[in-house]
Amino acid sequence: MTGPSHSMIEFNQVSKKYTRDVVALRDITLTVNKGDLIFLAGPSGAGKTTLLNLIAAIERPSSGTLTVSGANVGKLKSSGLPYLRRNLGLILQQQKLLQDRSVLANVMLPLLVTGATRAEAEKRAQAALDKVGLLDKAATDPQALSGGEQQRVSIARAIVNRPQIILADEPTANLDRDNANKVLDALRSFHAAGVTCLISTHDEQFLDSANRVVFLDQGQIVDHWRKSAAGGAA
Ligand SMILES: Nc1ncnc2c1ncn2[C@@H]1O[C@H](COP(=O)(O)OP(=O)(O)OP(=O)(O)O)[C@@H](O)[C@H]1O
Repeated sequence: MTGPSHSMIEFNQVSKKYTRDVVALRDITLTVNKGDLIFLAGPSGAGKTTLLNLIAAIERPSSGTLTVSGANVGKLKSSGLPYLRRNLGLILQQQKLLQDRSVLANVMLPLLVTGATRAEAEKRAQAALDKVGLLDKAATDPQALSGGEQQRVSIARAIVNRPQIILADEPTANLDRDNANKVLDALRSFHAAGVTCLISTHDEQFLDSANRVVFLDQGQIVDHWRKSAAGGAA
């Protein structure tokens, strides 16, 4: 029912139609294993955001089966959503930072909503900010940070609950090369620590360093390659 135990995410002939005419994904079959670092590439409108939103159950499949950590996402009731999302670190376009709260408060939030004490949340949020190199900005308001720094705060917020899977949608969009590299380095360090990562990107430079790239076009997987680099999937 849940496939091999090392598979974290399984798409089996998944399609997503927004309307009769808009088919964002068509017959996607894809297995993501524990520890994979996958880049999703493809032109604008190819379906990258939709694919990530399906995994997070922000959108539901129109047909086919999608399982995430053993749960059938298409059949998940809303009461099952918090459990699914607890295992996911989301760096998605709709997850903006709250501008009226400090950087530290933004990163503490996922912990407070899952029942951590303030003291515990503060300690772990500080550790997460330290990992992305922004502990010195903890008391700052997000709007006083650069785009790259804000994106790294989003990463800290996404990983503070120690998720097994990180989903990042264009995390380096609108960043200069230097900031984009910092964001990618932060994501790679979580991958190195064993977290499964799916990252959508337009940035071809990052594809060179990926161990697995899935190319989407018009809602379909048109190419898929993996390198057998050290630590990479076979
Ligand atoms: N909520 C929605 N309602 C209707 N159509 C949508 C919706 N979201 C996306 N689409 C359509 O589905 C298709 C795939 O969009 P999606 O955002 O997944 O592509 P993408 O590869 O992420 O593109 P980009 O790189 O521009 O973000 C597009 O044709 C888009 O217009």
